[in-house]
Amino acid sequence: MSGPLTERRVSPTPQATAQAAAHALVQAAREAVTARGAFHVALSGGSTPKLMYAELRGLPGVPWEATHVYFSDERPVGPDSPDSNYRLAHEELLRHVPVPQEQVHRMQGEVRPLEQAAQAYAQALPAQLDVVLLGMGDDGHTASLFPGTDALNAGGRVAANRVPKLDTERLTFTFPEINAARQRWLLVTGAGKAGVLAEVQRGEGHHPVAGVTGPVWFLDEAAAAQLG
Ligand SMILES: O=C(O)[C@H](O)[C@@H](O)[C@H](O)[C@H](O)COP(=O)(O)O
Repeated sequence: MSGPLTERRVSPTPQATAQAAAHALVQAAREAVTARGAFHVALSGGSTPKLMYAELRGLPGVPWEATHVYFSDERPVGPDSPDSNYRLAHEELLRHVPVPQEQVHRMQGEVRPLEQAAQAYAQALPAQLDVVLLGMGDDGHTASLFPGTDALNAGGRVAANRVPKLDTERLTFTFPEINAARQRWLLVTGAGKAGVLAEVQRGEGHHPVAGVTGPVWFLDEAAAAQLG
């Protein structure tokens, strides 16, 4: 059977969800390096990935020297800001593991206009990413593709996206970029996300996350509670 949320791995707790995703990432990295000599992964921000980064840094067997790290979205700030997705990944994961610094590609959220950073980042991306890690907000956004925003329809690989309800601008992968990756993984936990997930499964609403094609969903039981 195919359709929304068919490929899902449900774990009892957010911690167990993070562990499941971290173990899957080790396997995906090893497979990519065996097949193609390198692993290209895009990280994201949010609380769910944060738990996963803490798991991943303790796992053996990751081919870090052949791993290239990118980001699926970024806030309009520099790398030292507490709001920076790069900073989160650096603090929780990257500074603890032997990934060569020149293989870590952050989005330059401090550049103005932000469109310039989007264009520069598009140039830095590899031909194809192996895995794009994503979260989902309780409004159904993913990466920084928020409901009703222009970037939902953007072509190209990376967009600067005005988000009126947050009165801010974000850098984000476009749907064409997300959907061109070999795999898309959505990490979603907590009861607060259960209603939106059930709507996505039923094809209801206009949730941006529904634009991600063929994702693997890593869920906890609370988030999966209303799924059929
Ligand atoms: O920069 C960001 O905020 C993220 O990339 C964003 O898309 C996030 O993944 C979701 O908002 C879910 O976040 P939580 O996991 O914290 O709920």
